[in-house]
Amino acid sequence: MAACLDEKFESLESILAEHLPADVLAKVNLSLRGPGSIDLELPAKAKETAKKNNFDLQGYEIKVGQKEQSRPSRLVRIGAIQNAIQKPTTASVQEQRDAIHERVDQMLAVAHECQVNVVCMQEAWTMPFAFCTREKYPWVEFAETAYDGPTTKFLAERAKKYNMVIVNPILERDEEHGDVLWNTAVIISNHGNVIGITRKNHIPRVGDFNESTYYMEGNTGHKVFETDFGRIAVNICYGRHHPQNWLMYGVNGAEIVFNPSATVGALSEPLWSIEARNAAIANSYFAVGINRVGTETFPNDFTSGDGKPAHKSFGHFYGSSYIAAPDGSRTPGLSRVRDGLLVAECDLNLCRQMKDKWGFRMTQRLDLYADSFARAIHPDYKMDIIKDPNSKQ
Ligand SMILES: NC(=O)NCCC(=O)O
Repeated sequence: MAACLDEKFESLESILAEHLPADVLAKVNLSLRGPGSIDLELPAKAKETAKKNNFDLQGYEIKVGQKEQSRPSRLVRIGAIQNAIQKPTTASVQEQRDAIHERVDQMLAVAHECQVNVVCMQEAWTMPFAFCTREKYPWVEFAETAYDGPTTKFLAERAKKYNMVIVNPILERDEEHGDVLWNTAVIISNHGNVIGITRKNHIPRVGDFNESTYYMEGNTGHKVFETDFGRIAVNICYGRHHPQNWLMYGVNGAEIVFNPSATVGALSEPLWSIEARNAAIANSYFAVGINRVGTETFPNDFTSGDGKPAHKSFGHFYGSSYIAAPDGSRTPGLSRVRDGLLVAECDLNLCRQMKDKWGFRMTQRLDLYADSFARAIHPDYKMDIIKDPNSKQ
């Protein structure tokens, strides 16, 4: 039988570790992870809690290339949390959200024990990814106001207590502007205040991702937030397929770009390990891909106009959250099937060092692209192709 990306194996890394002899595994890992990513010892208590509560906990250190004379290291521990829904999708909105809060609270406490400074959850982390169904109720009832909704309040308390910046990707209800819905990340500082919000720029129209039924393309541009632990930005899910979207966060000075996502194996798993990593390299920043995990089943059948029989589930959300560095190093991925917390200690000085080494920022031609884009958006734009006069095409 052909292999299927909906299969529920733990991870690529666990398959390699199980089947390769140690010396071969070391070579393969070096090649897969790059030279900069090494294991980080995490506190025993944190490991015990993760085991007891059955979530994956992994720690890495992304070594700085160079000690600098004029700048001290800027070590920051980045955290990524992936979670499955905790209750059936038929439970009440309140019950479902409370159960997810409780679960993620366990992982936030462990993140604190692991000295995480800045952490991000997956896209729309407080709810099932019901945007496949095209039904409005009860799913829109998961939407919350960005600045003072229950989830922001819940996280602001933890952010202050743990001295941790928390990125909170939710379905947002903008009550001040006509009750409009958005797919939004709320940036909560380690002092417990909301620094600002940033919204999803690219809304998918692929497979069962019927998100355009619920919200429009974001109107917040490519904001970067200056925090006590570096300059951060958020490129929500489908934006990771758009190199220009990644580019603009870099142009605005981001040092860490989170990519909270919700995507399924059959659709995107071959793309996953490439996109955030490539963005980190091309834009000289750290990129953090965070994907939902588990299989979610909805009460009613839905279709997506693709000739497939009506069904009740998206398929398997494959987790595999990872962190990539500007030198191309990356951590292994978290589990494909379990909740998890990934911790990586990174030196933000690596961003400038990679700009100095490769000169991607110096050599990029924003002037050329700006000119070409300005022409390409006109309805009468003609593609810039010169044909071979002798070609029979
Ligand atoms: N949530 C979301 O935008 N998913 C779209 C599918 C993908 O980008 O892989």
